[in-house]
Amino acid sequence: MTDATPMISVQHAHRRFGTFAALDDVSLDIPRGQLTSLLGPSGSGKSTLLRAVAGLDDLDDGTVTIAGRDVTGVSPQKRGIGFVFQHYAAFKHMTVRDNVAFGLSIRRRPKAEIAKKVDDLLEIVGLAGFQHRYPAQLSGGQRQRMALARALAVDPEVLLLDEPFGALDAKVRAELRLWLRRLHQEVHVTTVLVTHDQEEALDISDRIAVLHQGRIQQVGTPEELYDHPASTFVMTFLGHVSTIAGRLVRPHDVVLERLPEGTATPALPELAAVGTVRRVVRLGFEVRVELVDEATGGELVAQLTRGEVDDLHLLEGDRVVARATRVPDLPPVDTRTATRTAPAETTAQGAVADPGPPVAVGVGA
Ligand SMILES: Nc1ncnc2c1ncn2[C@@H]1O[C@H](COP(=O)(O)OP(=O)(O)OP(=O)(O)O)[C@@H](O)[C@H]1O
Repeated sequence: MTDATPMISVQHAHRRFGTFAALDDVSLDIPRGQLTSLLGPSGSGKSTLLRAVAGLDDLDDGTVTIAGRDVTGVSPQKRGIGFVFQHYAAFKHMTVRDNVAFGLSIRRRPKAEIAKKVDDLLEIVGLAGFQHRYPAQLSGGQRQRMALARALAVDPEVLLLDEPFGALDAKVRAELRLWLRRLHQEVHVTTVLVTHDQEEALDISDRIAVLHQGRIQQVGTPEELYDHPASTFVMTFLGHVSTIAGRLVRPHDVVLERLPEGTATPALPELAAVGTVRRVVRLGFEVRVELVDEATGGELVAQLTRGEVDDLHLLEGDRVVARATRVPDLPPVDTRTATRTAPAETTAQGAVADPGPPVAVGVGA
């Protein structure tokens, strides 16, 4: 196997539950040493795909290769993987130390080797002082870090994480996300993370595979997906979007210019609309300005800095010209209807993707 060989390769994976296709011809290569996220809405097939890689679930059709070895049909224990789920089932009667050592103990590794390895891992996951505690004496975040240490103990070639921080509150999630990124830089094990949280995926991943209705929609770096979404679905799933002059635009790619009171509607440049301020929401450094598009009655959102909003003296009821400074190259949106279904589009992988969900256009979402 060369360095260019993908660490994990899934080819033409199909998985049906009754007549429902949870995976519909999914092919995905995951490079060695990287952190790849499987991102998609609930029910899109992320966990089914991860479970197929882990060997916890069989495919109806297709193959899974890990480190150049076809492991389709091979048991999870023989795949060289470690995994962590949202609700980690720790051994309640064992200390943190014994939980982390478990995989090594059953492999009958020498005691000194186990002790050293566990010490190192507890240090890495920041639980060095907690080794004699029992799982019930840990916080949710600490328990998930213990789970990661336990999964890493046996030197897996691949680490599979299914919403590992899903049950934790937003602040702890954000901390653990940062921590996982740093851990990955240190340990460099090929990692696949299932998440439905676009912010988490954009923040933490080297690459993201976006899934929808059992199919891969696009695969790329966070920048590639954000700057060049392959479809309306990918663009809308990665963050809030509005429509200006029939084009989808992100809130921070909208600039506002105030129209003095009593001004007639001006001739508009390309990619611009006249809007009335409905609400100004201060979110710390950033300010979200919610507008109503005068022509369509639809909602338009601009994200500005506090300074920009103060300079504009924007108040509810003010009229502004909203101009898009940047629009991804997507098919134009039909503004004659309030909602539409995105047409079938070609994904980055060249396959024809299924239609996206109905996309709200010009309605207060
Ligand atoms: N054992 C099963 N029996 C029947 N249907 C299943 C089974 N497992 C999964 N499904 C269905 O397959 C689809 C994909 O499920 P999957 O768990 O992969 O989605 P997901 O993207 O991980 O969603 P979530 O983020 O909600 O966990 C869902 O519609 C789910 O209901």
